[in-house]
Amino acid sequence: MTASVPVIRVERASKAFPLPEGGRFDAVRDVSLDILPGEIFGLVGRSGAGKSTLLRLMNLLEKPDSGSISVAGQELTALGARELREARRRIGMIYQHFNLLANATVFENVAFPLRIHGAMNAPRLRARVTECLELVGLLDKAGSYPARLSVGQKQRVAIARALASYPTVLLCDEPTSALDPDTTRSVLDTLRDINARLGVTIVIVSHELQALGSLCQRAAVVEDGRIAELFDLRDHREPRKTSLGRELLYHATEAHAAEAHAAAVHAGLPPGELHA
Ligand SMILES: Nc1ncnc2c1ncn2[C@@H]1O[C@H](COP(=O)(O)OP(=O)(O)OP(=O)(O)O)[C@@H](O)[C@H]1O
Repeated sequence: MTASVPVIRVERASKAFPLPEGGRFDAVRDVSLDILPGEIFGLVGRSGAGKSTLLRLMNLLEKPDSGSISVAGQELTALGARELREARRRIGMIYQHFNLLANATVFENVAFPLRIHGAMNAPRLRARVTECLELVGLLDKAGSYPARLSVGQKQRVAIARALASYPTVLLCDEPTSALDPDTTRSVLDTLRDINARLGVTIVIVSHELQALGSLCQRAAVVEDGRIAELFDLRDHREPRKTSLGRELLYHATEAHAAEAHAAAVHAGLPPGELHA
């Protein structure tokens, strides 16, 4: 797949929910969006703007009322139930509250999606679970139960579980909202590391603009179910249209300056030299 072919394509997708008192609420309105292979893409917006619904359209956890969704060249909206189950194995997802099985060990939580699918024999399954736990730095916790883990460790188990089926794409719905700032940083470092090492495309919904500023290459601001603007976080020339866009750009600029400073220090150069 070349860099210009999107790994996720959302085309003119809309999603409305019925309101209890009658009528409907348009959560996503005629959105078209391309996510490129290997990128980390952020979705930001005020509460209720439609970010999570848009994210859940990408693996058809929410079915669009109109429009189409394609992932890795396969139009999910055209698939039957069995084909969709198969296609979803390539789309990992993590959530704010981890959704781990409380009565299963860390190893069994990560093994769970592989066992459901039943495509791996026992030695391969063991090797894959071990590999995923190593990736998130939790191999020593394989025999522990979730109740014994810190919240950051729980989210890393969820990441390992999402990676078990070799996904092309990882969808992250507010993955750090339940975490303190230090743990947030370490979970985001894990996501960054996975993206760099495995090339997994990441789409992340978050309210934490500072974290997204350093993590994402591109981001979209969602307002009233529409994309109000979409931009590259390294492009500082275009003025941003929305206040969230300006705030995100501010954090991205700060993060990039800090990265350049750290690189200069690491290289033994006077800070600023790398800007030249
Ligand atoms: N299953 C559902 N049934 C009815 N309404 C829903 C459902 N899911 C979402 N909504 C409504 O759709 C709107 C958009 O919700 P969504 O969760 O996508 O927003 P969000 O931008 O992710 O918000 P937040 O940041 O608060 O999570 C909200 O008004 C929400 O109440």
